[in-house]
Amino acid sequence: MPQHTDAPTALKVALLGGGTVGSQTARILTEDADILRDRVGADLELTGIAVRDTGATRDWQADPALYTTDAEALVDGADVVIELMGGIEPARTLILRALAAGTSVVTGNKALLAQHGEELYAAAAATGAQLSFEAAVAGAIPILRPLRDSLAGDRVTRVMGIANGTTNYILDKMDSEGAGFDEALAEAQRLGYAEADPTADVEGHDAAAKAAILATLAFGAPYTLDQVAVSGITAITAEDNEAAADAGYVIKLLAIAERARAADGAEGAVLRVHPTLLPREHPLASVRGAFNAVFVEAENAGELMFYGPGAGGAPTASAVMGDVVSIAQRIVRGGPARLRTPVAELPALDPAEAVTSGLVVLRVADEPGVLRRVAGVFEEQGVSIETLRQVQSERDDAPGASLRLITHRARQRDLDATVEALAALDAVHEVASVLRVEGN
Ligand SMILES: NC(=O)C1=CN([C@@H]2O[C@H](COP(=O)(O)OP(=O)(O)OC[C@H]3O[C@@H](n4cnc5c(N)ncnc54)[C@H](OP(=O)(O)O)[C@@H]3O)[C@@H](O)[C@H]2O)C=CC1
Ligand SMILES: N[C@@H](CC=O)C(=O)O
Ligand code: NA
Repeated sequence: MPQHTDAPTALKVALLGGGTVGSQTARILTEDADILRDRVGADLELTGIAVRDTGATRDWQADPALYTTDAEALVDGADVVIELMGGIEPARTLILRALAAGTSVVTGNKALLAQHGEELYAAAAATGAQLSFEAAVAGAIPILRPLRDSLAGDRVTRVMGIANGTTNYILDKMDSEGAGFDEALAEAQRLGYAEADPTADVEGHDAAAKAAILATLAFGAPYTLDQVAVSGITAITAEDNEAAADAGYVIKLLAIAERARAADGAEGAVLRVHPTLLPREHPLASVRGAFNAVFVEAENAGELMFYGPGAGGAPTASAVMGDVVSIAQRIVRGGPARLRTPVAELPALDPAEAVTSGLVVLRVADEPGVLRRVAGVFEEQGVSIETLRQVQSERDDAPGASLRLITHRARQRDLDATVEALAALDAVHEVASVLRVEGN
């Protein structure tokens, strides 16, 4: 490997965080030191691991002398910083401290990137330091690099993925084994898939952060978490699963970023995360457990799918180490940091401009004329019905019937208006669910 004349023979690597992913990253840096030296052309020397509790038991135990609570001192002495603490602070301040000193940073912190990405990218650009974050989206799956580099000569139109391992694990356990929600979540936590606060997973915020990051790479503008419409999986009921299965679908939590046109013709990007009905034969429908998959549509490439482990210590540490090696190689060989190539900015559109089919489950009075009145509301709002199924209630406390309607594609705001008008009908006791359908 060609190296510049004053190439370093060792690089100091500071690790911030020694939890699920940090422990596995420390393990790879230690156990695979020889392989890494060959690939980089210099030693990667782990100088310390910043944690809160230096005496805690860890998934993989490094040399006890490496654990410290002084993260700032670690950052200041480093050639490369790896941030795997999670959360906004102190992670943000520590990363900014490193970047300001020209030190490159690798992070898996999607929550931070989706809220403060612009500030961090600007700080990196100001000193020429690198900020890499392949681990932040879809764990081990190489997806950010392909979007940024391999597809740089194409025009991405849509990115749609199962981007949260915890929720896919929970939905899969519920669908295939009839497991309870709490039981499945506890198992996902035990296996190291969930965030420190798993609300971020089950309420869809983790997937939303990933949607913003995916869109930033795919469309070139710095999208943020607040531009993503989010709903999680906590409201999914057994009847939703039954209605979906009955119609040939499976429910998955999808993160979607797509080029779209608003009703007034304006072009932009719509970003959304929600439980979605997918036809059972759709490639994303067969993604099981904590696996993730990202489906990319580009004008010339057509349809691409990236699949692999989306969460967990070792898989995520693999993505972290890919970024570390790439940065270290650049330091050793010399050469400029990679600049972000600006592309034409695509503004975020109101997510109500999204055009999709929907499943609407209504509890209705079982009496003549109900179907006509329900269908009339759909007609008034310009939303057409593709299929309709009536199921008699077996509950004494909720007599009547359920109507399960799947619509043709319609604008989200028209579907919302339809649901509002349906809820106001006397014959409709309850709008039990409204779920989006993709891939049909
Ligand atoms: N787990 C996964 O599958 C994936 C995680 N990620 C991301 O990677 C990051 C790390 O996740 P994960 O390893 O699961 O998280 P953990 O909660 O397991 O680990 C966090 C680590 O950071 C340390 N830490 C937290 N706050 C501080 C602080 N204020 N000062 C010093 N140390 C601190 C903790 O110390 P201590 O151990 O002493 O408490 C712990 O070692 C997050 O940003 C997460 O979103 C990304 C992809 C997948
Ligand atoms: N909690 C996240 C971890 C990986 O990003 C998930 O479940 O996907
Ligand atoms: Na990844």
